[in-house]
Amino acid sequence: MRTVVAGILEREGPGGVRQVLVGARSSPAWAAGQWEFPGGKVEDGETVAEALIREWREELGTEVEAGEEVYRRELDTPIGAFTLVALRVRLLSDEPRPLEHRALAWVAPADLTRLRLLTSNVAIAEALNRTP
Ligand SMILES: Nc1nc2c([nH]c(=O)n2[C@H]2C[C@H](O)[C@@H](COP(=O)(O)OP(=O)(O)OP(=O)(O)O)O2)c(=O)[nH]1
Repeated sequence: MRTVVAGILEREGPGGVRQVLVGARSSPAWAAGQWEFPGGKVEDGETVAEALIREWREELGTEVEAGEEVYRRELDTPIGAFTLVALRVRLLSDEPRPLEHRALAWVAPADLTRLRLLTSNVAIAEALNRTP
């Protein structure tokens, strides 16, 4: 696994509260039920933006535009070494639907760390909390 791209979609929720979209993984077993920023592995010949657009179409049934890079880290984890990149996402179509996730949720950045996030995503949540 070389690069994994994660998408950060924010909205103004009820009462003007800032919220970010997260999904609960349905697989593999070690990650099932853990929350992530939707995305996936970058395939050969793809840019991270192209991979993100493809993953959001496949997993959430949405058309999106990839925006600013908000996070990039080289990780060495029990499942292997990879680069995790998070890009902002702009929604061009309907609301995301959980085609592959167990569930989707809109959560205030300050509440993200109360969820059982993928370990690698805790640092992204912290980065979002530092961004106005
Ligand atoms: N989607 C996603 N995966 C993440 C994040 N953080 C993180 O460590 N990962 C890990 C979990 C997985 O081991 C890997 C991504 O794999 P995936 O299963 O989502 O990718 P994919 O859709 O391309 O899956 P596949 O074709 O291999 O089935 O990266 C994240 O924020 N989003």
